[in-house]
Amino acid sequence: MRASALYYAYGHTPVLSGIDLEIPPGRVTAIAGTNGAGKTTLVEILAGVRIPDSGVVDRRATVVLVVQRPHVPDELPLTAGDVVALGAQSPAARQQRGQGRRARTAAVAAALDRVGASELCPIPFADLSGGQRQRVLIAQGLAVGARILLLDEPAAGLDADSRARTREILAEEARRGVAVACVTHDRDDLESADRVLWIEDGAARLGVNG
Ligand SMILES: Nc1ncnc2c1ncn2[C@@H]1O[C@H](COP(=O)(O)OP(=O)(O)OP(=O)(O)O)[C@@H](O)[C@H]1O
Repeated sequence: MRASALYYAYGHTPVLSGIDLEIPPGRVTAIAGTNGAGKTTLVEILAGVRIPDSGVVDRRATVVLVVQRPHVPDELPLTAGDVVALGAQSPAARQQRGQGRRARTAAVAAALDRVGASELCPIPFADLSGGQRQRVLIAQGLAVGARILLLDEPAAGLDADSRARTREILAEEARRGVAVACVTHDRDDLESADRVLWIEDGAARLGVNG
């Protein structure tokens, strides 16, 4: 995916001031920068859930954005498995795997297994810890099977083993040809990424390993 000349302001406060970037397939791109630099705003624009003031995003493929663990009302009766099934029911997933219930159930089980969360499947999402929710949301993103996978600090709140597993999963996705971009502050994530895109003063520049 490519984006060019992206501008975005909250009210009169500019956040992105002419961003040009590429998120290439087959690579893990880490998106880094100080707190408030505009990383979340940028990935929301790349995913199409926020509209830039000006500029162009060229996606040409299905996109999924894994957000940071959302609050789910306790009265919403969704299990972890249901949350992942929302990803497995997306049009992109159905196109790849067919419409059948069996294929969907298998996709949910496989995605939960990849993040080491199979045992969480029947548990209400609202009852999960922050880190458990985050793993389920990563599984939901994987179940979509999108060709562009964007993640906003997926490792926030995860223990060391889960962070390492998340890094492995992103590398696996890139090896399958997926374009992966991951907002992160984690030093190990930055070192293991194929490329690092630094967001600073409203602009993006490639880091040394990119
Ligand atoms: N809804 C909003 N209304 C007004 N200002 C906002 C809003 N969301 C974000 N901002 C401001 O825009 C700037 C960029 O925010 P953003 O969340 O994109 O940064 P970030 O790089 O993801 O930060 P962090 O590393 O802390 O998550 C910040 O100065 C923030 O205060």
